[in-house]
Amino acid sequence: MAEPGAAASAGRLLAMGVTGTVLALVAVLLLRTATFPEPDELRGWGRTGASRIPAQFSEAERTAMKEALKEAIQMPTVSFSSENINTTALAEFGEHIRKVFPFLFSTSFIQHEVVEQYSHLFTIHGSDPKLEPYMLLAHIDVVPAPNDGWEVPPFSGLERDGFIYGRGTIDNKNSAMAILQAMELLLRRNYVPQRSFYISLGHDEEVSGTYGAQKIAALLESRGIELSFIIDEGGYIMDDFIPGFEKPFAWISVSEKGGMNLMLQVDSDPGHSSMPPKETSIGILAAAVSRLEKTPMPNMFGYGTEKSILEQLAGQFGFPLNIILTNLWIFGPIMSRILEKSPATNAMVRTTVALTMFNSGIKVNVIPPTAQATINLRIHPAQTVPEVLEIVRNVVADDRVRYHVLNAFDPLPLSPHDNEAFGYQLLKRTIRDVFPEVTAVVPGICVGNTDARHYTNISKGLYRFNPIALNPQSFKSFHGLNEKISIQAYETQVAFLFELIQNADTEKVPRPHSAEHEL
Ligand SMILES: CCCCCCCC/C=C\CCCCCCCC(=O)N[C@@H](CCCCN)C(=O)O
Ligand SMILES: [Zn+2]
Ligand SMILES: [Zn+2]
Repeated sequence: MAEPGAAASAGRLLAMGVTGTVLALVAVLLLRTATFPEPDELRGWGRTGASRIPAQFSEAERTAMKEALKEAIQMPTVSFSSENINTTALAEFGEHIRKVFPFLFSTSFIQHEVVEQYSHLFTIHGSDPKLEPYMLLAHIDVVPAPNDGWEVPPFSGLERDGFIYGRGTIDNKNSAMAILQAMELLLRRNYVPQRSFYISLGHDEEVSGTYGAQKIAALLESRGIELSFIIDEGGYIMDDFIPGFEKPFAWISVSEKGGMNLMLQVDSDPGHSSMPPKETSIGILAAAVSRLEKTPMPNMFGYGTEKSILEQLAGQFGFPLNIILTNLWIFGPIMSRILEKSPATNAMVRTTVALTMFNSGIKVNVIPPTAQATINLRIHPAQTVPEVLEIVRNVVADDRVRYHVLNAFDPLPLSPHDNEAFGYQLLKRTIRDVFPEVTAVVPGICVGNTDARHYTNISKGLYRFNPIALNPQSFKSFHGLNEKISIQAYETQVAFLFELIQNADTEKVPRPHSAEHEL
């Protein structure tokens, strides 16, 4: 994952670096500065009036939801590799959800299926068959977490200072449990949805989702199911990311980068180290990967959603940044250079190349016969696998290097995020209801990969948004140390889903009623 702390330095650069260049142009530009009010098109959504169930939970319910999450965290559902997953813990998780969500498992209009032994698919049949169904998606497996460096054991689910600690608290058992929890609470209040939906919980997302999400998607496709939209992890409420930008903003990822694992190999004659040749396989390969590291892929600013993100954040900044960001037609080139200064924002504007493995050598006094390096590329939405491979070959420019594509896939298409895009507008509306402090909602790109990518055959509206606020520090705990969620944030996540499910009970995206609630 990109280093989000570095986004802060990009923000500082943003704040300081371009001011001088800009001042001369400001007077002219003031005349044509656009404003970017966020229109509120969504009034009147979902259930209203008497049928609306308020997201208010009793003390006993709040305690139960917290304890249910803690227990889920205590199950080490670790995916080490596709061949090595903790099946005991995954089975235990299945038992756990049956125990804590009894309504979900005993309601006549809900069907539960176990897929490939450990993934779960719930079909919630709505009362109105005219409404196209949607899906809430999460995964129940986690990456490994050795005890070293953790303040509390990673699978303890310990509560401390208002936080629940443990692997999976933000990636992604929080979502799996919150989705089920919200539905359980709605059922306890006699809720019957109008729009059908699916809840899909994959058990191997951290190792590609081959047996979880991929199998579930194939199953639904074989049944002829098409989905209006899908909501997965991979976007967040971004808090404290940009200096000068005081309020949190919501980042809904409408695409995710493609990927390629590429192995480079150089073979050479082995021999005695006392009579070395001028170049060895190690030296040739090291030079090749060094060239790759020193030659960034082209900056694609303006060809993804980067421009639109900045334009939508523009109104939140003071002078002169608001002027710069609303006039990217002229400041675009400067902005694109600024964005590439930090790892997080650099990952937004280009295909990234990470050298992740290097293997060679068999003995200290043997010239090695072969050297191998594996590079992990994350492909910008405006590029493709063959284009990127071609660039790699041209940069390496050495016929002695051979290439093995271990696996590769193109970036995901941009999901619709205009005023007519039901899923996007549903998220936007619910964000405004539940997070009134959020001042802007932007269509971002997920720099990592999610299970959502396996569902392209059954939906065009893939959105990645997890309704929790993350700051640069908490971003570091993804796959890292001391992953935790505040109890308040988890309750808010449940409330968000409780609202979103009800908000989805409407036929179409309503047109604006008024300018009320403009941000
Ligand atoms: C101006 C602010 C800039 C902030 C930029 C932050 C960008 C945030 C975008 C997305 C967050 C990414 C985190 C989401 C989930 C990543 C999930 C993940 O780790 N997936 C793995 C899948 C591995 C599958 C096996 N090959 C991965 O991508 O490696
Ligand atoms: Zn995840
Ligand atoms: Zn993860």
